Amino acid sequence: MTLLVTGGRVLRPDLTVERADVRVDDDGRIDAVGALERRETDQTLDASGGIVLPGLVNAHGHAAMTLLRGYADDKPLDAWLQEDVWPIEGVLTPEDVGAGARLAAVEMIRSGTTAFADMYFHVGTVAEAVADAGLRARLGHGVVTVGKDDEAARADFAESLAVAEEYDGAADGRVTTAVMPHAPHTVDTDLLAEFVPKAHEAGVPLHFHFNETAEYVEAIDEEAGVRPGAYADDLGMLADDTWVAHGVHLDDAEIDLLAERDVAVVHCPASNMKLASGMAPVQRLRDAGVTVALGTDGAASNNDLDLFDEARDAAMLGKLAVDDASAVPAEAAVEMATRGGAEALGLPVGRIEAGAPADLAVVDFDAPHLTPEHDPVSHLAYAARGSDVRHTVCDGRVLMRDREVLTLDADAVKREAAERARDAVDRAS
Ligand SMILES: N[C@@H](CCSC[C@H]1O[C@@H](n2cnc3c(=O)[nH]cnc32)[C@H](O)[C@@H]1O)C(=O)O
Ligand SMILES: [Zn+2]
Repeated sequence: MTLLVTGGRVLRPDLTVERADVRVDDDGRIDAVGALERRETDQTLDASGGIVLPGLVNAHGHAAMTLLRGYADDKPLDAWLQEDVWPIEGVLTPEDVGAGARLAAVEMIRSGTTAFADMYFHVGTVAEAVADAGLRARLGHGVVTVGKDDEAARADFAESLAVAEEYDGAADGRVTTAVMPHAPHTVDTDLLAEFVPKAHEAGVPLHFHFNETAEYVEAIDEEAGVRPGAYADDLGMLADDTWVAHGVHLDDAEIDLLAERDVAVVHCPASNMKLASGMAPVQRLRDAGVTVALGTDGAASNNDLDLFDEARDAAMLGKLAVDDASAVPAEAAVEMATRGGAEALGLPVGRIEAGAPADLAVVDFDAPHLTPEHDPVSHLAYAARGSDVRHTVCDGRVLMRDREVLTLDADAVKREAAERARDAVDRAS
């Protein structure tokens, strides 16, 4: 179906904003941007009073953790995972994970996110949710081998590779995959040595939590006597299609290494603040030439999936981290939420230009908190909210029109997720 997004202003790849229409071809790609002659299209979206952005990219998360939103707060990462999260995750069924992922999809569509990365389990039901929602995603099965016997550990890693091969190209190509060892220290070294080359052979990227807390760094120091950067590099984990989450506790050599290996870092400021993990060196990473993307992480450590929040948090925390108000300016935050995420995930999105897939969010600027408008990019980084998104388009298909999600029944999705979450809590206790 052809589509015309008309009457709005468009955020161009150079982050200027200009009055323009966006025409989308039958194949879901942007066909023209500018002052377009009227030509019949199957559908139109009214963007007047709004700004058309590339759909936002949530480059690290655990979608089904929407079920655990508010379940356990105010704890540091290790205690939170071991005492609360992992026990209840142990009782989640594929249907629970699917319901949580659909809730995440509704939340993301409503706040202008069109692509996301997901590390979880029962990935088949996550892929189904992505297919139904009309979103784009890079999915993977998270591998944790600590506390498992050899056979179970190996089976978990083998599953990650099998899942990556099985679902790559699902949802008409909108689903791509990755092999996702949870973190360098939660996966056995021998298994990393065995499976990382297999992932490379299969052409599947790697994604993992990296230097999220000081404890994560210490764990590798104790185990191997080196920094996690050197450890991961030795195992071949820092390939140019690898993207890592967090990168909070990085030394200079690790920052240089990430730049040299062309490994992207997903900054998750809300999760890092909530779990008191630390402040990532975002400005230094960007100065070193590292691609930085944004992620919400799971809804249980955020507690929402609104990337506008994340962009604002990234700009704010980036300044506080280096005691410099000019660090991580508005443009950087907007770029990380769009192009940075697309580059991290290796997706051909993140910019509005002819030939690119039509993944778009139309933000309504007619709101008191967006008035007056001195600088639209400032508003996008600092003042806009997910709820200002009026229309969302992915791969040329309208997923939300005038704040109504079209691909999923939002009320039914909420109801099912709430019921399943309550049930899971009962089973876990
Ligand atoms: N197959 C594994 C599951 C790994 S999925 C990825 C895991 O990352 C967990 N997780 C969520 N947020 C974070 C974080 O910030 N740091 C580390 N792990 C997290 C999440 O709860 C989930 O258990 C198993 O059998 O346990
Ligand atoms: Zn995470």
